[in-house]
Amino acid sequence: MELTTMNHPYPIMMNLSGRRCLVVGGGAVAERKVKSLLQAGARVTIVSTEFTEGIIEMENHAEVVLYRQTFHPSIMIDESSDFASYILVVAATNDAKVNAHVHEIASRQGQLVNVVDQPQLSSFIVPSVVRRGKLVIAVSTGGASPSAARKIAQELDNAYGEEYETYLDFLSDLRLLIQSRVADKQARQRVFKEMLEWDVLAKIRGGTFESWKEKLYITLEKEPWM
Ligand SMILES: C[C@@]1(CC(=O)O)C2=NC(=C\c3[nH]c(c(CCC(=O)O)c3CC(=O)O)Cc3[nH]c(c(CC(=O)O)c3CCC(=O)O)/C=C3\N/C(=C\2)[C@@H](CCC(=O)O)[C@]3(C)CC(=O)O)/[C@H]1CCC(=O)O
Ligand SMILES: NC(=O)c1ccc[n+]([C@@H]2O[C@H](COP(=O)([O-])OP(=O)(O)OC[C@H]3O[C@@H](n4cnc5c(N)ncnc54)[C@H](O)[C@@H]3O)[C@@H](O)[C@H]2O)c1
Repeated sequence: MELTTMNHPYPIMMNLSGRRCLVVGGGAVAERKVKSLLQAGARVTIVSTEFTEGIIEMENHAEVVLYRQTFHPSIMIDESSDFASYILVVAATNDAKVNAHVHEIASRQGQLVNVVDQPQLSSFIVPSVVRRGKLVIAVSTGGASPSAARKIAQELDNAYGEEYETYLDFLSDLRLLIQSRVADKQARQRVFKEMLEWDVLAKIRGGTFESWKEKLYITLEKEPWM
C-alpha cells in the first residue's frame, strides 16, 4: 500500500504570535491542536456543534473564541464577518465531508490547512514536540506513524532535561553580546563554536552555573575583543 501522506515535508518554525487561526470541530483532536496553537501565542477561533470540557474551559482564555454552530462556508469566506482572515485552518470534525469542504475553501483562499483525518489533503501536519524554553524539538513521521512520532519525542523528552532552557538562554545572551562586540565574522564564529565546548550543562546541573557565569561576564568585559 502506498503512503499517501507527505514524502518530502518542509519543516519550518512558524511565528503565530497574535495571528488568527481557525479550528473547525471541538473534540479531543481539536483540543490538542488548539492547545499547541495557544502555546505558540496564536488567537484561536473554534467552531463546532459540541465542545470537550477542556475546550469549554479555554473560553476564559483571552485569545480563544468559541462559536457553537454547524460549519458553514460563510464562516471562512465572508470578509465582513469575524471569521475571515485566518492565516491557518485546522479541519478537525469527525465528518470527512465537512473536513474536505473546509480544506477546499482554505486551499482556494491560499490558507494553510491541516485536515486531521485526511493527511493527503493537508498543506501541513503537526509534529510531536518537546520544548525547553528556546529549544524546540519537533518529531514527524510525515503521517506514517503518529504514535511512533510521539514515542520518539518522549525519548527525546527524557534525554533533554530542564537544564537546556537555562543553557539556551545563556547561549542566546552571549551570542548577542559577541555579535555586538566582535566585528570580525570569522572570529565571531570561532567563539560561537568554542562556547559549545564549555561544559555549561554540567555547571547548571551541579548548581555552579550562576557564579561561573558572573565571573565569565567580568572576564569578557575586560577582553579587547579583537
Ligand atoms: C504528533 C501529533 C501532534 C498533534 O496531533 O498535535 C499527531 N498525532 C498525534 C497522536 C496520535 N494520532 C493518532 C494516534 C493513535 C495511534 C495511531 O493511529 O498511530 C496518536 C497517538 C496518541 O494519541 O498517543 C491517530 C491519527 N493521527 C492521524 C490520523 C489520520 C490518518 O493517519 O489518516 C490518525 C488515525 C485516526 C483514526 O484512524 O481514527 C494523523 C496525523 N496525526 C499527526 C500528528 C499528523 C502526523 C504526525 C507525524 O506522523 O508526523 C497527522 C498526519 C495530521 C495531523 O494531525 O497533523 C500527536 C502526538 C502529540 C504528542 O506528542 O503528544
Ligand atoms: N490527526 C490526529 O491526530 C487524529 C487522531 C485521532 C483521530 N483523528 C481523526 O480526527 C477526527 C476527529 O477526532 P475526535 O476524537 O476529535 O472526534 P470527536 O467525535 O470527539 O469530535 C468531533 C467534533 O466535530 C464536531 N462536528 C462534527 N460535525 C460538525 C459540523 N458539521 N460542524 C461543526 N462541528 C462539527 C463535533 O461537534 C465534535 O466536537 C476523527 O474522525 C478521526 O478520524 C485524527
